[in-house]
Amino acid sequence: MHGHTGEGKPLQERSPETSPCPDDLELAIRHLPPEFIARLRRIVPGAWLEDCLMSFLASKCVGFRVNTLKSDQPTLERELAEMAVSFEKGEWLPEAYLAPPSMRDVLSHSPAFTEGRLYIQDLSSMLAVHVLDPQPGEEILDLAAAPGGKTCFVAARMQNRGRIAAVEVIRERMYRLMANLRTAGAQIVDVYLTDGRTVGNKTPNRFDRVLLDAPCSSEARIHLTEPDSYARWSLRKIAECSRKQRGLLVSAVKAAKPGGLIVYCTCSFAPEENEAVVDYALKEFGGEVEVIPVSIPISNWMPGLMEWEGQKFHPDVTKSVRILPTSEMRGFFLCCLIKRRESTVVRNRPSASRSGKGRHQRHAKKVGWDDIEEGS
Ligand SMILES: C[S@@+](CC[C@H](N)C(=O)[O-])C[C@H]1O[C@@H](n2cnc3c(N)ncnc32)[C@H](O)[C@@H]1O
Repeated sequence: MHGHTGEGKPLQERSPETSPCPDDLELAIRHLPPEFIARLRRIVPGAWLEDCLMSFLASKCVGFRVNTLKSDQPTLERELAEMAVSFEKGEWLPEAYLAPPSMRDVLSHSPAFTEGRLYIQDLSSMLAVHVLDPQPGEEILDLAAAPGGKTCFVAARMQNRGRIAAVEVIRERMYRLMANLRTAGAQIVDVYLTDGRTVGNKTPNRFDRVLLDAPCSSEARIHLTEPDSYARWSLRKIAECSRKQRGLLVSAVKAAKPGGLIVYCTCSFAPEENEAVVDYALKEFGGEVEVIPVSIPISNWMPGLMEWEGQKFHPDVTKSVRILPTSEMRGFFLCCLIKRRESTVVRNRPSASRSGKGRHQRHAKKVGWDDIEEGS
């Protein structure tokens, strides 16, 4: 894949097998917003900085997983062999595979992909569901769901037993989510077109687990061959995302039942979107919610930051995990919280017309949040 820099210079992707050379790093540094680079130098430990900068230039391996609702490992592996796809099995996740970057097109045009037996997904995203650890029979809330990669994985881990409420605020993205759920054979998902920030008050203390894969500035998706991925980067955008993420995390905590888990994650490096959001929730809810340590079966991670720009975070925030980007995984932030007590929620039920009450779809069965509150 080739792209162009702002200076009209063609950029060449580096293969992940090639170690970074000073010119590559210089290129990344020169073309990305200086403030972004300066912040990264303060966030990412020195030993990882080169790998991190290279991740903006190198072509990534293709992460994918077998969809166990439609296939199994031996069957998919036979299919891959027939397509002459070279791959490695994920060491720590039974469903996961990695293929060289050159296999991306073959995989994304394969019948295994279009028919839903194989889902292309970054290993970091799979890790979020692995940490959520959904169980068959449970009730799970996915508060920012489209296009549904994680929802589909959650349904597969639940063996299509139980229920998932998947929330998305943008209509077009909701349609994409629904199409992906159909292709994946995920049959236990109710889809809601609504603002996730309203869900906690509508269905408090209800869900066994809540996944909040928050909308973010997507810094870890920045790539020099795709100038659009960084053209709109700004501190203002980060601040906007942070505000929205706080509202969503408060809603997620309210919606979890006592003893329930909440996984908060983003693909941003910005502390304002990560540690500061978790810190806000911990302070907002007092002892009602705690961060629990997660065991991460990889070596490319560091604990959450203790402070940022003079703001000291709640000590629990360091139990969060920052996944550092490699040629195999995208950078990611993950935090697992447990809710200790019921949330006391002041219920104000705005009228349907004002609240933009969630549209809901599942096999044409119409159910609203009110029905859910009554336990349908
Ligand atoms: C990071 S993406 C989620 C990716 C998804 N979890 C997956 O694995 O495929 C965040 C999603 O949240 C949606 N979103 C943004 N604001 C929202 C809100 N207030 N309530 C619910 N969803 C929202 C975005 O439209 C976007 O689809």
